[in-house]
Amino acid sequence: MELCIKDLTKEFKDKRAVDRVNWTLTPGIWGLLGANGAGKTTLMRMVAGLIKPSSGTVEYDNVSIDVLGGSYRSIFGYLPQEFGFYPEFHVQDYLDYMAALKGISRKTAAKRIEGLLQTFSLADVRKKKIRQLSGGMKRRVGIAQALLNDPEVLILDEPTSGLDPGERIKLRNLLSEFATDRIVLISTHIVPDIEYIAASTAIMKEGKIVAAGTPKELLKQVEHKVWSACIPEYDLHKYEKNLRIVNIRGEEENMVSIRYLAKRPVIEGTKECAPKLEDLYLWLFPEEEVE
Ligand SMILES: Nc1ncnc2c1ncn2[C@@H]1O[C@H](COP(=O)(O)OP(=O)(O)OP(=O)(O)O)[C@@H](O)[C@H]1O
Repeated sequence: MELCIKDLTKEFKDKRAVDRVNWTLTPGIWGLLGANGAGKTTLMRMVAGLIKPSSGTVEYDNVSIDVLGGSYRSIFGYLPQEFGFYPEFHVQDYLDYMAALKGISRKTAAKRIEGLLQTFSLADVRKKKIRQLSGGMKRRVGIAQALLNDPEVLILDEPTSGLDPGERIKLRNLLSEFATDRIVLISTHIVPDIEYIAASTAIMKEGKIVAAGTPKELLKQVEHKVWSACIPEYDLHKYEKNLRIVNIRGEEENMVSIRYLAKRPVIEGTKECAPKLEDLYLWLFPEEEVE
């Protein structure tokens, strides 16, 4: 089971949204991290076969997804970022309908839908109209529809947006279990969503994959660049102007402890910190707020 992205490029009129991306995915969870506009959705839509690349190919087990056509769609699950629901449908009717579109037999669909309603805590709202659901519930319905055909390849574009912290953790655990023998690709700009579950993560910037690897490999880039120091609160303003501060924590007696990124320590009494993925993210995207 191997999904191979080869030299994939997408050009819109005046914009190269994805720029010669090469990436090979095998069973497990893969993270795709990037700021808004980095090209994640465009890359995922090409991998899902929804838009044609300007050049390059996507191959599943050495066969182009264009050649695979319908048989690729039958082993594929996709949660788009902007999920177009049928707001007047009841949850269960919507899942029945999506199962029919995916060509799943009624008997298999009934069993799977029941399981998914339970897994995603949607059983109590099965008769509710989708428009009456909260954002988090809608997202869960979206994830459930992506799993209807028990896909070998699952692509989730920003799956946790709208989910509360409890739901995020539940989804993470579920995906970890699910991914043992399948390929799961998750795009997000929220680092903790993938930090602990993705075996490998690619970081995308301006259409290109600028870093990829296991968390350990990625973190090498910010080794000896993450520091913490305790400073008087009234100095914070001064440091905020010149330093990339990842985190600020109030301490006793008008002091604050800051975690900052720099090539070398610049504040007296600084201690070195073990880097985290969000440090790397801020290092690569200095203009981004870390959530
Ligand atoms: N259909 C389109 N026509 C023209 N430009 C587009 C189109 N789709 C995307 N783009 C541009 O391509 C770039 C990458 O967009 P994309 O949506 O893939 O980024 P992203 O990383 O998914 O960001 P976000 O998280 O904000 O969705 C952006 O500059 C975007 O404006």
